[in-house]
Amino acid sequence: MVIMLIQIPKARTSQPSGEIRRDSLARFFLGPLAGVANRRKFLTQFEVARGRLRSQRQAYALLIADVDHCKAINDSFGHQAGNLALSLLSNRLDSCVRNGDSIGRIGGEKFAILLADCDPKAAAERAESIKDRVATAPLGLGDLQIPVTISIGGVAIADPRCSFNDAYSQATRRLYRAKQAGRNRVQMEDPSVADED
Ligand SMILES: Nc1nc2c(ncn2[C@@H]2O[C@H](COP(=O)(O)OP(=O)(O)OP(=O)(O)O)[C@@H](O)[C@H]2O)c(=O)[nH]1
Repeated sequence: MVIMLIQIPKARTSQPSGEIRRDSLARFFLGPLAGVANRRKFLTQFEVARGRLRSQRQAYALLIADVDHCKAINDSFGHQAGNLALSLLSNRLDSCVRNGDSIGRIGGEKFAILLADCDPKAAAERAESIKDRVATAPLGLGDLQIPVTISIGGVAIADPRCSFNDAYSQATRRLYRAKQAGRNRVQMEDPSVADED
């Protein structure tokens, strides 16, 4: 993504100048996130991958990534800075995926990631790597450094009968287990019967 320099208006209130700068940047960034599909476009991309699985037997994976403690980020840095952090996070996610993969924003602080042409083992490794790369360094927002981690629930898809809704609900269930297990984690499987005892 190209970040353009923008003219920041002079302060007319007693608001600290750093805050004004962040507000202006937030207005600049708000709206759809660069390189990130909305829900409808992401669904279309999911159906394309599903078609490839049917015709070419290319397995793929759906990951649902959710920012950990997003409320605490907003509370500590302000909602506008939270918006900017989500923009920067989408850039970082974008840098973690390959050509042919897709990223969609499916909720305020929730992203869907489609890993194309990917078997279950590779999907789990790539999900771990995405989670680790997000946590590697804080997101830099001018003078602010915002540490962000994500939790991921994912499903490797090798059966074309698996619809988006099926995959989404399975991935979301796993996401909540990743949250319960402490966050900054990936969950790509359901617990075995033995684990539940
Ligand atoms: N700044 C900003 N915050 C958002 C946006 N969308 C959702 N949020 C915030 O994300 C938070 C989601 O809250 P919760 O679902 O309780 O979870 P959380 O604080 O992220 O904690 P977890 O349990 O780790 O998910 C709320 O405080 C929302 O205000 C957004 O577009 N911008």
